[in-house]
Amino acid sequence: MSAAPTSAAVEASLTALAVSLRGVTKTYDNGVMALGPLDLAVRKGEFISLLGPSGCGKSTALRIVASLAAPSSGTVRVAHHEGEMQPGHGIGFVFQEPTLMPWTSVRENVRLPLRLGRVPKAEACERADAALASVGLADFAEAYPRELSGGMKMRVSLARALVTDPDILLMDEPFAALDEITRFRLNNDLLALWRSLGKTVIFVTHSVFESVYLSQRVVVMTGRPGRIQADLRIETVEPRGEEFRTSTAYSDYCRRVSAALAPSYSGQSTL
Ligand SMILES: Nc1ncnc2c1ncn2[C@@H]1O[C@H](COP(=O)(O)OP(=O)(O)OP(=O)(O)O)[C@@H](O)[C@H]1O
Repeated sequence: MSAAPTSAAVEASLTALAVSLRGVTKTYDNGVMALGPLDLAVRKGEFISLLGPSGCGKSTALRIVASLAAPSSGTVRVAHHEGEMQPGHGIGFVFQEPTLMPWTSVRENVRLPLRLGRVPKAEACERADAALASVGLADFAEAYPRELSGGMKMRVSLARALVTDPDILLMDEPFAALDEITRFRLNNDLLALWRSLGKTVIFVTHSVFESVYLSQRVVVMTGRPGRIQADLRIETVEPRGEEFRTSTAYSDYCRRVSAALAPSYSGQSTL
Protein backbone atom coordinates (compact mmCIF):
# COMPACT_ATOMS: atom_id res chain seq x y z
CA MET A 1 0.00 0.00 0.00
CA SER A 2 1.40 3.40 -0.89
CA ALA A 3 1.88 5.99 1.83
CA ALA A 4 -0.66 8.84 2.04
CA PRO A 5 0.67 12.00 0.34
CA THR A 6 1.89 14.69 2.69
CA SER A 7 -0.07 17.94 2.83
CA ALA A 8 2.92 19.66 1.18
CA ALA A 9 2.74 17.18 -1.69
CA VAL A 10 -1.01 17.71 -2.02
CA GLU A 11 -0.52 21.48 -1.98
CA ALA A 12 2.23 21.22 -4.62
CA SER A 13 0.01 19.17 -6.91
CA LEU A 14 -2.88 21.62 -6.49
CA THR A 15 -0.58 24.52 -7.29
CA ALA A 16 0.19 22.91 -10.62
CA LEU A 17 -3.49 22.60 -11.44
CA ALA A 18 -5.41 25.38 -13.17
CA VAL A 19 -8.76 23.61 -12.97
CA SER A 20 -9.97 20.64 -10.98
CA LEU A 21 -13.48 19.22 -11.16
CA ARG A 22 -14.29 16.37 -8.81
CA GLY A 23 -17.53 14.46 -8.94
CA VAL A 24 -19.23 17.41 -10.63
CA THR A 25 -22.85 16.87 -11.67
CA LYS A 26 -25.37 19.26 -13.13
CA THR A 27 -29.12 18.73 -13.24
CA TYR A 28 -31.03 21.67 -14.67
CA ASP A 29 -34.32 22.91 -13.17
CA ASN A 30 -36.22 21.12 -15.95
CA GLY A 31 -34.81 17.79 -14.72
CA VAL A 32 -32.23 17.34 -17.51
CA MET A 33 -29.15 15.62 -16.11
CA ALA A 34 -26.51 17.32 -18.21
CA LEU A 35 -23.31 16.31 -16.57
CA GLY A 36 -21.45 13.84 -14.57
CA PRO A 37 -20.18 12.84 -12.35
CA LEU A 38 -17.27 14.51 -14.07
CA ASP A 39 -13.68 14.39 -12.87
CA LEU A 40 -11.23 16.55 -14.74
CA ALA A 41 -7.88 18.03 -13.82
CA VAL A 42 -6.18 20.55 -16.09
CA ARG A 43 -2.63 21.61 -15.41
CA LYS A 44 -1.53 25.22 -15.60
CA GLY A 45 -0.48 26.09 -19.12
CA GLU A 46 -2.06 22.98 -20.60
CA PHE A 47 -4.12 23.04 -23.83
CA ILE A 48 -6.94 20.51 -23.67
CA SER A 49 -9.91 19.88 -25.93
CA LEU A 50 -13.28 18.59 -24.80
CA LEU A 51 -14.93 16.49 -27.45
CA GLY A 52 -18.23 14.67 -27.26
CA PRO A 53 -21.66 14.19 -28.80
CA SER A 54 -24.06 17.09 -29.02
CA GLY A 55 -25.79 17.71 -25.70
CA CYS A 56 -23.27 15.78 -23.57
CA GLY A 57 -22.63 18.79 -21.36
CA LYS A 58 -19.45 20.33 -22.80
CA SER A 59 -20.77 23.90 -22.63
CA THR A 60 -22.23 23.18 -19.22
CA ALA A 61 -18.79 22.08 -17.99
CA LEU A 62 -17.19 25.29 -19.35
CA ARG A 63 -19.92 27.42 -17.77
CA ILE A 64 -19.33 25.74 -14.43
CA VAL A 65 -15.57 26.40 -14.66
CA ALA A 66 -16.36 30.05 -15.45
CA SER A 67 -18.83 30.28 -12.53
CA LEU A 68 -21.57 31.11 -15.03
CA ALA A 69 -23.46 28.05 -13.77
CA ALA A 70 -23.39 26.29 -10.41
CA PRO A 71 -22.77 22.55 -10.16
CA SER A 72 -25.52 20.47 -8.54
CA SER A 73 -22.86 18.57 -6.61
CA GLY A 74 -19.12 18.08 -6.55
CA THR A 75 -16.12 20.33 -6.12
CA VAL A 76 -14.81 22.94 -8.53
CA ARG A 77 -11.40 24.46 -8.04
CA VAL A 78 -10.04 27.08 -10.36
CA ALA A 79 -6.42 27.85 -9.55
CA HIS A 80 -6.51 28.71 -5.84
CA HIS A 81 -10.05 30.03 -5.73
CA GLU A 82 -12.59 27.66 -4.26
CA GLY A 83 -16.25 28.46 -4.02
CA GLU A 84 -15.85 32.20 -3.69
CA MET A 85 -14.32 33.03 -7.05
CA GLN A 86 -15.74 36.17 -8.63
CA PRO A 87 -17.62 35.24 -11.82
CA GLY A 88 -15.18 35.31 -14.68
CA HIS A 89 -12.23 36.22 -12.46
CA GLY A 90 -9.00 35.16 -14.15
CA ILE A 91 -10.98 33.61 -16.99
CA GLY A 92 -11.56 34.64 -20.59
CA PHE A 93 -14.49 33.12 -22.47
CA VAL A 94 -14.79 32.87 -26.25
CA PHE A 95 -18.20 31.76 -27.54
CA GLN A 96 -19.16 30.25 -30.88
CA GLU A 97 -20.72 33.56 -31.93
CA PRO A 98 -18.42 36.58 -31.75
CA THR A 99 -21.29 38.59 -30.11
CA LEU A 100 -19.82 41.99 -30.97
CA MET A 101 -21.67 45.27 -30.42
CA PRO A 102 -22.45 46.39 -34.00
CA TRP A 103 -22.88 50.07 -33.15
CA THR A 104 -19.36 50.68 -31.96
CA SER A 105 -15.77 50.22 -33.08
CA VAL A 106 -13.59 47.15 -32.78
CA ARG A 107 -11.49 48.91 -30.13
CA GLU A 108 -14.57 49.70 -28.04
CA ASN A 109 -15.71 46.09 -28.33
CA VAL A 110 -12.39 44.83 -27.06
CA ARG A 111 -12.27 47.48 -24.32
CA LEU A 112 -15.65 46.42 -22.91
CA PRO A 113 -14.40 44.05 -20.14
CA LEU A 114 -11.97 46.75 -18.98
CA ARG A 115 -14.72 49.37 -19.00
CA LEU A 116 -16.83 47.08 -16.84
CA GLY A 117 -13.79 46.68 -14.57
CA ARG A 118 -13.47 50.49 -14.39
CA VAL A 119 -9.97 50.54 -15.87
CA PRO A 120 -9.09 54.16 -16.82
CA LYS A 121 -9.87 54.90 -20.47
CA ALA A 122 -6.32 55.66 -21.70
CA GLU A 123 -4.91 52.48 -20.18
CA ALA A 124 -7.88 50.44 -21.40
CA CYS A 125 -7.47 51.71 -24.99
CA GLU A 126 -3.77 50.88 -24.89
CA ARG A 127 -4.50 47.37 -23.65
CA ALA A 128 -7.27 46.90 -26.23
CA ASP A 129 -4.88 47.93 -29.00
CA ALA A 130 -2.22 45.52 -27.69
CA ALA A 131 -4.78 42.69 -27.59
CA LEU A 132 -5.84 43.54 -31.17
CA ALA A 133 -2.20 43.50 -32.27
CA SER A 134 -1.74 40.06 -30.68
CA VAL A 135 -4.50 38.64 -32.90
CA GLY A 136 -3.23 40.38 -36.05
CA LEU A 137 -5.80 43.20 -36.13
CA ALA A 138 -3.63 46.20 -35.22
CA ASP A 139 -4.95 48.12 -38.24
CA PHE A 140 -8.64 47.53 -37.53
CA ALA A 141 -9.16 49.23 -34.16
CA GLU A 142 -11.31 51.96 -35.72
CA ALA A 143 -13.30 49.61 -37.95
CA TYR A 144 -16.87 48.54 -37.23
CA PRO A 145 -17.84 44.87 -36.90
CA ARG A 146 -19.85 45.01 -40.16
CA GLU A 147 -16.62 45.76 -42.03
CA LEU A 148 -14.97 42.52 -40.88
CA SER A 149 -15.00 38.96 -42.21
CA GLY A 150 -16.21 36.08 -40.01
CA GLY A 151 -12.63 35.13 -39.15
CA MET A 152 -11.75 38.71 -38.23
CA LYS A 153 -14.82 38.99 -35.99
CA MET A 154 -13.67 35.85 -34.20
CA ARG A 155 -10.23 37.40 -33.77
CA VAL A 156 -11.89 40.44 -32.15
CA SER A 157 -13.78 38.11 -29.84
CA LEU A 158 -10.48 36.43 -28.93
CA ALA A 159 -8.83 39.82 -28.32
CA ARG A 160 -11.74 40.77 -26.03
CA ALA A 161 -11.18 37.57 -24.04
CA LEU A 162 -7.44 38.22 -23.81
CA VAL A 163 -7.62 41.90 -22.89
CA THR A 164 -8.01 41.20 -19.17
CA ASP A 165 -4.93 38.95 -19.32
CA PRO A 166 -6.79 35.90 -17.94
CA ASP A 167 -4.89 32.83 -16.73
CA ILE A 168 -7.47 30.52 -18.28
CA LEU A 169 -9.07 30.74 -21.69
CA LEU A 170 -12.33 28.85 -22.19
CA MET A 171 -13.32 28.47 -25.84
CA ASP A 172 -16.71 27.04 -26.79
CA GLU A 173 -16.60 25.89 -30.43
CA PRO A 174 -15.11 29.24 -31.46
CA PHE A 175 -14.27 28.28 -35.04
CA ALA A 176 -17.23 26.02 -35.84
CA ALA A 177 -18.94 28.50 -38.14
CA LEU A 178 -15.83 29.34 -40.17
CA ASP A 179 -14.68 27.94 -43.49
CA GLU A 180 -11.89 25.35 -43.41
CA ILE A 181 -9.09 27.64 -44.59
CA THR A 182 -9.93 30.40 -42.10
CA ARG A 183 -10.25 27.78 -39.42
CA PHE A 184 -6.79 26.31 -40.16
CA ARG A 185 -5.29 29.79 -40.07
CA LEU A 186 -6.96 30.59 -36.75
CA ASN A 187 -5.83 27.22 -35.38
CA ASN A 188 -2.22 28.13 -36.16
CA ASP A 189 -2.58 31.64 -34.74
CA LEU A 190 -4.22 30.31 -31.58
CA LEU A 191 -1.35 27.84 -31.09
CA ALA A 192 1.19 30.63 -31.56
CA LEU A 193 -0.65 32.78 -28.99
CA TRP A 194 -0.88 29.89 -26.55
CA ARG A 195 2.86 29.27 -26.87
CA SER A 196 3.75 32.92 -26.36
CA LEU A 197 1.23 33.75 -23.61
CA GLY A 198 1.36 30.49 -21.63
CA LYS A 199 -2.38 30.45 -20.83
CA THR A 200 -4.34 27.37 -19.85
CA VAL A 201 -6.82 26.63 -22.63
CA ILE A 202 -9.95 24.46 -22.48
CA PHE A 203 -11.29 24.22 -26.01
CA VAL A 204 -14.65 22.69 -26.89
CA THR A 205 -15.00 21.34 -30.39
CA HIS A 206 -16.98 18.81 -32.41
CA SER A 207 -14.03 18.22 -34.68
CA VAL A 208 -11.74 15.25 -34.05
CA PHE A 209 -9.23 16.79 -36.49
CA GLU A 210 -9.20 20.15 -34.78
CA SER A 211 -8.89 18.63 -31.31
CA VAL A 212 -5.88 16.53 -32.31
CA TYR A 213 -4.19 19.39 -34.14
CA LEU A 214 -4.49 21.84 -31.25
CA SER A 215 -4.34 19.97 -28.00
CA GLN A 216 -1.89 18.36 -25.69
CA ARG A 217 -4.79 16.27 -24.37
CA VAL A 218 -8.09 15.34 -25.94
CA VAL A 219 -10.76 14.52 -23.37
CA VAL A 220 -13.60 12.54 -24.94
CA MET A 221 -16.94 12.68 -23.14
CA THR A 222 -19.78 10.17 -23.09
CA GLY A 223 -23.33 11.02 -24.10
CA ARG A 224 -25.50 12.83 -21.56
CA PRO A 225 -24.96 12.98 -18.65
CA GLY A 226 -21.40 13.70 -19.77
CA ARG A 227 -18.58 11.83 -18.11
CA ILE A 228 -15.03 11.14 -19.23
CA GLN A 229 -14.92 8.39 -21.81
CA ALA A 230 -11.24 8.72 -22.69
CA ASP A 231 -8.35 11.03 -21.98
CA LEU A 232 -5.70 10.90 -24.70
CA ARG A 233 -2.37 12.64 -24.68
CA ILE A 234 -1.22 13.98 -28.06
CA GLU A 235 2.54 13.84 -28.16
CA THR A 236 4.35 15.32 -31.11
CA VAL A 237 7.14 17.60 -32.11
CA GLU A 238 6.43 21.21 -31.17
CA PRO A 239 5.70 23.72 -32.53
CA ARG A 240 2.96 22.09 -34.56
CA GLY A 241 2.45 23.09 -38.14
CA GLU A 242 1.34 21.79 -41.49
CA GLU A 243 3.87 18.92 -41.33
CA PHE A 244 1.97 17.59 -38.30
CA ARG A 245 -1.43 18.02 -39.96
CA THR A 246 -0.31 15.88 -42.88
CA SER A 247 1.71 13.33 -40.87
CA THR A 248 1.00 9.67 -40.16
CA ALA A 249 1.18 10.45 -36.43
CA TYR A 250 -1.67 12.95 -36.88
CA SER A 251 -3.91 10.51 -38.69
CA ASP A 252 -3.10 7.80 -36.12
CA TYR A 253 -4.18 10.12 -33.31
CA CYS A 254 -7.34 11.07 -35.21
CA ARG A 255 -8.15 7.38 -35.59
CA ARG A 256 -7.65 6.79 -31.86
CA VAL A 257 -9.82 9.75 -30.88
CA SER A 258 -12.54 8.65 -33.34
CA ALA A 259 -12.44 5.15 -31.84
CA ALA A 260 -12.84 6.64 -28.35
CA LEU A 261 -15.83 8.63 -29.59
CA ALA A 262 -17.48 5.67 -31.34
CA PRO A 263 -19.47 4.32 -28.34
CA SER A 264 -21.31 7.68 -28.24
CA TYR A 265 -22.85 7.14 -31.65
CA SER A 266 -22.75 3.36 -32.14
CA GLY A 267 -25.33 2.43 -29.54
CA GLN A 268 -22.99 1.16 -26.83
CA SER A 269 -23.27 4.25 -24.67
CA THR A 270 -25.74 5.05 -21.92
CA LEU A 271 -27.23 7.91 -23.94
N1 LIG B 1 -30.19 26.41 -19.11
C1 LIG B 1 -30.58 25.15 -19.37
N2 LIG B 1 -31.75 24.70 -18.89
C2 LIG B 1 -32.15 23.43 -19.14
N3 LIG B 1 -31.43 22.54 -19.85
C3 LIG B 1 -30.25 22.95 -20.35
C4 LIG B 1 -29.77 24.27 -20.14
N4 LIG B 1 -28.57 24.40 -20.76
C5 LIG B 1 -28.33 23.20 -21.33
N5 LIG B 1 -29.33 22.33 -21.08
C6 LIG B 1 -29.40 20.94 -21.50
O1 LIG B 1 -28.27 20.26 -20.95
C7 LIG B 1 -27.72 19.35 -21.88
C8 LIG B 1 -26.27 19.68 -22.12
O2 LIG B 1 -26.20 20.92 -22.81
P1 LIG B 1 -24.80 21.56 -23.24
O3 LIG B 1 -25.11 22.78 -24.01
O4 LIG B 1 -23.92 21.68 -22.07
O5 LIG B 1 -24.23 20.40 -24.20
P2 LIG B 1 -23.07 20.48 -25.29
O6 LIG B 1 -22.32 19.21 -25.18
O7 LIG B 1 -22.31 21.73 -25.16
O8 LIG B 1 -23.95 20.50 -26.63
P3 LIG B 1 -23.54 20.99 -28.11
O9 LIG B 1 -22.32 20.22 -28.48
O10 LIG B 1 -24.71 20.63 -28.95
O11 LIG B 1 -23.29 22.47 -28.03
C9 LIG B 1 -28.59 19.43 -23.14
O12 LIG B 1 -29.56 18.40 -23.09
C10 LIG B 1 -29.27 20.78 -23.01
O13 LIG B 1 -30.56 20.77 -23.61
